[in-house]
Amino acid sequence: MNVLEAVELTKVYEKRNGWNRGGARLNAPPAVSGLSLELRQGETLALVGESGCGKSTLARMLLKLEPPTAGRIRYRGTDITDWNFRQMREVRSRMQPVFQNSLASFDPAFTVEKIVGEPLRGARLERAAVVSRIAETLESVGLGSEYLRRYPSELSGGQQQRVGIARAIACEPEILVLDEPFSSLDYSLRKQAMRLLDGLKQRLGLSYLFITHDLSAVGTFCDRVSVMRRGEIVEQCPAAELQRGERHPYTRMLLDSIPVSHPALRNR
Ligand SMILES: Nc1ncnc2c1ncn2[C@@H]1O[C@H](COP(=O)(O)OP(=O)(O)OP(=O)(O)O)[C@@H](O)[C@H]1O
Repeated sequence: MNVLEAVELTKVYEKRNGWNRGGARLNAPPAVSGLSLELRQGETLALVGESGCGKSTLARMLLKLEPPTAGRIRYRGTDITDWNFRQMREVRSRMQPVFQNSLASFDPAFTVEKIVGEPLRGARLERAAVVSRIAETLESVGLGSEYLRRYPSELSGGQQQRVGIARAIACEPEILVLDEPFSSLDYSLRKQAMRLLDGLKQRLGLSYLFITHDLSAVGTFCDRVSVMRRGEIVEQCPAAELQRGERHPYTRMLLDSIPVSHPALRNR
């Protein structure tokens, strides 16, 4: 069962001040070009590719934060491409993003309690239910009640990422779009965060779209990999097979650029 689908999605950004001599609008090359992708129920799908290949643009379109130039988006088989804000209200709570730098997405004047409780504002829950949901959610990412009154600036980078994950799962979503969620974490915090997300996935039956340019994280954390280059998917394979067999030359180039000293490769 596909929970989320991109069907021939294209995004062309207009060039700023981009007019030719005849007065016609000039466009940049497509950031995403006729791309199709399926996220299956319960899987972690890695979307990998170099900086600028269009990964975040695709994620923003799937989350309906950015309109596509062409193509369709399907949620559980239903075409939501043209759904308006009101129609999207329910679906929005089912798909939550976790960004690479959670701190930048927090209001610095909000306590951890208010940040994690933000997505619950529209939910019809009693105040007491909201308070206990926030505490339980924080607990599930390994942060006790002593963090409720803290401000984001009073947390370490790893704790900020945990609060970002807690905020994303507070409204009990089905899909997390993880956009470089570990890039601000060192190797051991990264492993901890992966374990945490893996546990949440099993317990809550989540599906993850995991965006990264770091292939070293893919093997242990993901089920399938889609390799993206210049707005298109050039290869898809099971994550366990990524390091084996014939690969597309671009995938091979990405694999070869992982430093051999990387801890994930020490046992290769
Ligand atoms: N709002 C925007 N307006 C114009 N061009 C944009 C906009 N957002 C992204 N782009 C362009 O679209 C292309 C794809 O960018 P995108 O951020 O999706 O890539 P990415 O693969 O996520 O990169 P990174 O790994 O560095 O985050 C780039 O050429 C970028 O300059």
